[in-house]
Parts: sequence; structure tokens; C-alpha cells
Amino acid sequence: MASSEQRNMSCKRTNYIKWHDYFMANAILAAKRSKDPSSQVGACIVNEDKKIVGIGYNSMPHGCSDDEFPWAKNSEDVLENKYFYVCHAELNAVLNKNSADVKNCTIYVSLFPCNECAKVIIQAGIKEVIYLSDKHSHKPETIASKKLLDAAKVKYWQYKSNQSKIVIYFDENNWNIRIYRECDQVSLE
Ligand SMILES: O=c1ccn([C@H]2C[C@H](O)[C@@H](COP(=O)(O)O)O2)c(=O)[nH]1
Ligand SMILES: [Zn+2]
Repeated sequence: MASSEQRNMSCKRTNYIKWHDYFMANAILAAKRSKDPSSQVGACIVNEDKKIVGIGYNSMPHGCSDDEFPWAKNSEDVLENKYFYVCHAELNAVLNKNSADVKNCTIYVSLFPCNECAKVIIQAGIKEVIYLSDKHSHKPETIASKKLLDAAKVKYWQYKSNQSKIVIYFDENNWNIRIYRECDQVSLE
């Protein structure tokens, strides 16, 4: 008779990362590349075959040093604030695409896209937006964004994960990932 270990080895794993968590985690990981001290935003574009075709985060444009351009948001001189210069995560994800186009793709974003990003999403042919935070839902940029997405029939919905956290261990001999469910403090393998 097979031992429980042998049985475990002959069945497929069940604690694998589910697609939505996987793609949203990629967006969150990308966000952590951002140099913006107050808001890091990440975006991950996925095609109909569940392949990642673009990743982006908010950054200064190429050739515009992120040591020299400002990251402030409340300077009296608007030219000393980041807003005129920074490229949004969604724009970068579309421009970074490694496929011919992003038609009918889904974009996973850590923050609901602003109106400017909504225009990019629509014009690029992206059909679905899955977002984590909607913390600016009261702002005109977000209200306008939803108007645009509604008119263009781009579906959007907020992702609520069953996992509360995913921890990555960078141990060269025993690299691992632990997935913690919200309902318990026990980590899955
Ligand atoms: O759709 C969006 C909206 C904003 N961002 C980026 C642009 C900026 O770097 C920050 C916003 O800065 P605040 O300090 O929160 O005003 O977020 C984006 O990438 N995508
Ligand atoms: Zn934007």
C-alpha cells in the first residue's frame, strides 16, 4: 500500500497560485519598482491565452532621470511636481507590450486607472480591467474614467483575493513561497 508521501507525490499540487492572484501579484511586484515615494502603481496585461504580454509601473520617461525630475506633489511651482512628467503604470504596460497588440486583453492594476489611462486602455483594445484598490473613487479622474470605460464597454471589477499575503523566500538552496489565507493564520505550502 502506498504511503501518504507517495500518494502526495503522485497527485497534482492543489496549493498552486490561482490565475487572478498570480497576475495581480505580478502587478504588485512591478509597482514596487516605482521610485514614486507616495504612490507606487503596477499593471500587468494578460492575453486571451493567459500569457503576460506587458508589465508596467509609474516611472519617469526614458532619458528623464528619476534623480533629477521631481517626485513632489504639493510644490507651489507646478513644474516642481511630478504630475507633468511621470508616466502612469498602465501607459507603460501598454507601451512595454511584447506582442503585436493588446486587443481583447485584460489588465490587472493595483489602483483603479485614471481617466488618461482609461483612454489608453480603450484605444489599445483592452476589454477588461481588474483592480485592487479604488481609493480615489471620489475623485473626478476616477469618475470620468468609469464613464469612459462604461461607454466603451470595457468591463471592470474589483478583485478580492482569498489570500491575505504571499511571502517569497529568496533562499538559494530552498527558495519558496508561502501563501497565507485570510481566514486562518496557517500558511499553505
Ligand atoms: O492611473 C494611474 C494614476 C496614477 N498613477 C501614478 C502617477 C503618480 O506617480 C501616482 C499618483 O501620485 P499621488 O501622490 O497619489 O497623487 O500614481 C498611475 O500610475 N496610474
Ligand atoms: Zn493614469
